[in-house]
Amino acid sequence: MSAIQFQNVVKHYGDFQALNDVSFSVEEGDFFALLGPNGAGKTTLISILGGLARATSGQISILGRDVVSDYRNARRAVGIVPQELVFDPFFTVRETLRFQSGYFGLKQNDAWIDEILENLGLTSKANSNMRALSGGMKRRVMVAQALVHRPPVIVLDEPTAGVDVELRQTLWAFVRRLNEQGHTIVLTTHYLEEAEELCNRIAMLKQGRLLALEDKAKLLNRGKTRTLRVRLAQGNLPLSLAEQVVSEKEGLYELRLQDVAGLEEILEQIRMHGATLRDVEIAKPDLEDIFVEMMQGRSAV
Ligand SMILES: Nc1ncnc2c1ncn2[C@@H]1O[C@H](COP(=O)(O)OP(=O)(O)OP(=O)(O)O)[C@@H](O)[C@H]1O
Repeated sequence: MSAIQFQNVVKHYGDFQALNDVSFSVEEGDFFALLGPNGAGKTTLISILGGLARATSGQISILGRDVVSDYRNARRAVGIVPQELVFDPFFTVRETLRFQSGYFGLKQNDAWIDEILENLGLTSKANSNMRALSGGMKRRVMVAQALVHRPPVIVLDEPTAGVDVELRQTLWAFVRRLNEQGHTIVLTTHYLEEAEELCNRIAMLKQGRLLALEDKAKLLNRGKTRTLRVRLAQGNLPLSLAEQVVSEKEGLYELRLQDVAGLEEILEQIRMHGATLRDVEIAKPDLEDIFVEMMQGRSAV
């Protein structure tokens, strides 16, 4: 059984189609990245998953429980960390988490609440009012809130947008541990290096359509672009290569190649221009390069 199954999900807002026949599944134990530019439909998909919005058509199930017809059980199986900070300013952190536990019918949940607080670096703030917390601290509480009922599936919608390095590291260490313990993690982020480091599977959405769904390793191997780093022993690069140069720092040029086949031509142009090479390095694309390729429709994926 899949952790999450999206089947032919369509969402219209009036005349606007935010999701266009989206089908894919997230398997149990996955650390899954849902990527896409602003407006691609990621939050819409997560809202439907969490029961905050209704799909125009199609089905979504969480561990086999339909999010509409079996809403209560589906809701129990998932913890969603929303993009926005939603909280009652008059509750303390602990009260917020106890209240959320009550929502799931959990009365004696303090041991687990303490563990979550500890893992998110919130122990010293347990008795502070929500309104007295910094933005980053409030975000930690959003994460804690999503975890009170120990959901097997955890969805984080841009959890690290605008948070400092320390929280990022604390959060990822904790989420990684949860994943190792068997929790399925779905993450949306605009920090592609995070997705590249953490996730094993990646889906890319653009304008409501699924563009790619792939194991990370396979996706990284499919990208065609290459980065060429060149240091010259003498002379300089010909002007004809100016368009391909993405940066130059202390004599180290970085050139973007659409395809590895263009390499010989570039080296030939350098030679014809009378320059000689001191060093050359060619690097495979990272997730960000692949993302750009996909979004520009240049990839063969
Ligand atoms: N309630 C709504 N009414 C009308 N249009 C909406 C509504 N919610 C979202 N949209 C539109 O649907 C599209 C998808 O939005 P969504 O928030 O799902 O994108 P996203 O991929 O999460 O983007 P971001 O990376 O910016 O968070 C956007 O064009 C957005 O303007």
